[in-house]
Amino acid sequence: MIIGLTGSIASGKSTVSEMLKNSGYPIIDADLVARQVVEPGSDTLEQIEQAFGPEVIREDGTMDRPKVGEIIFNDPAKRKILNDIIHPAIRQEMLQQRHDYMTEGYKTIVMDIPLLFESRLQHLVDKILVVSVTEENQFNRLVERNGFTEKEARARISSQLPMSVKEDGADAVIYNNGTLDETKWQLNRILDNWKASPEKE
Ligand SMILES: CC(C)(COP(=O)(O)OP(=O)(O)OC[C@H]1O[C@@H](n2cnc3c(N)ncnc32)[C@H](O)[C@@H]1O)[C@@H](O)C(=O)NCCC(=O)NCCS
Ligand SMILES: Nc1ncnc2c1ncn2[C@@H]1O[C@H](COP(=O)(O)OP(=O)(O)OP(=O)(O)O)[C@@H](O)[C@H]1O
Repeated sequence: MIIGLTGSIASGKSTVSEMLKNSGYPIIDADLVARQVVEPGSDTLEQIEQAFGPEVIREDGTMDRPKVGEIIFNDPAKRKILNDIIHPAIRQEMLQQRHDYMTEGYKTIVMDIPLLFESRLQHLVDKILVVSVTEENQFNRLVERNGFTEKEARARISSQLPMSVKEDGADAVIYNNGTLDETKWQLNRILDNWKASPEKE
């Protein structure tokens, strides 16, 4: 079974993904893959430099992530340009990892994909698990974790589909507003319902 783990920015996907990893599930992390495909010297980074200019590349050849974030979270047209360059590379690498884990015989594989709904990737997974939070918790946790201003946080939140749309498209929802123990309890109940197991065939 392929579980698609998603939610909105700062809703707690990485927190839940860490719990799944600690239980032994193999995790494919789209945010991590997004970093790998823009390594210095990659075709993808070259295309990003051509589209956004040399100012988005640091002296050491890496992508200036805060600068790219500043550009794309404040301009939907620029965001689309970046997405059109980077998403095919992310998707290809995620599919490769999924294939490798399946070949290794894992019964359940978790794909942590923040933009599962926005990028219409529902078909890649068998079950969709959405990590949800209230707008207030989401905003406060995002500001606290990243040190963003209110404007920076709002720009990122409004770059994604509303939480309610994701909940509507979910097979199960974790409400991550309480303690981590409460979140873990909800997760385990859902995994039991789905008869998911981290074991190999
Ligand atoms: C814009 C970038 C450089 C900002 O980097 P930064 O280190 O500040 O953030 P990070 O990569 O950790 O992303 C944090 C969160 O932002 C949200 N986010 C990232 N990219 C996007 C996007 N294109 N549209 C909407 N939300 C996004 C996701 O919820 C993600 O979990 C980076 O997010 C990026 O390369 N984005 C494009 C790739 C992408 O779409 N990644 C999302 C997973 S497929
Ligand atoms: N139940 C909780 N109680 C308090 N803080 C929490 C809880 N769950 C997560 N957090 C904190 O909220 C922040 C966001 O969580 P996390 O990084 O897991 O979100 P995310 O959905 O992976 O975010 P992103 O989309 O940006 O990658 C983190 O600083 C995390 O430690």
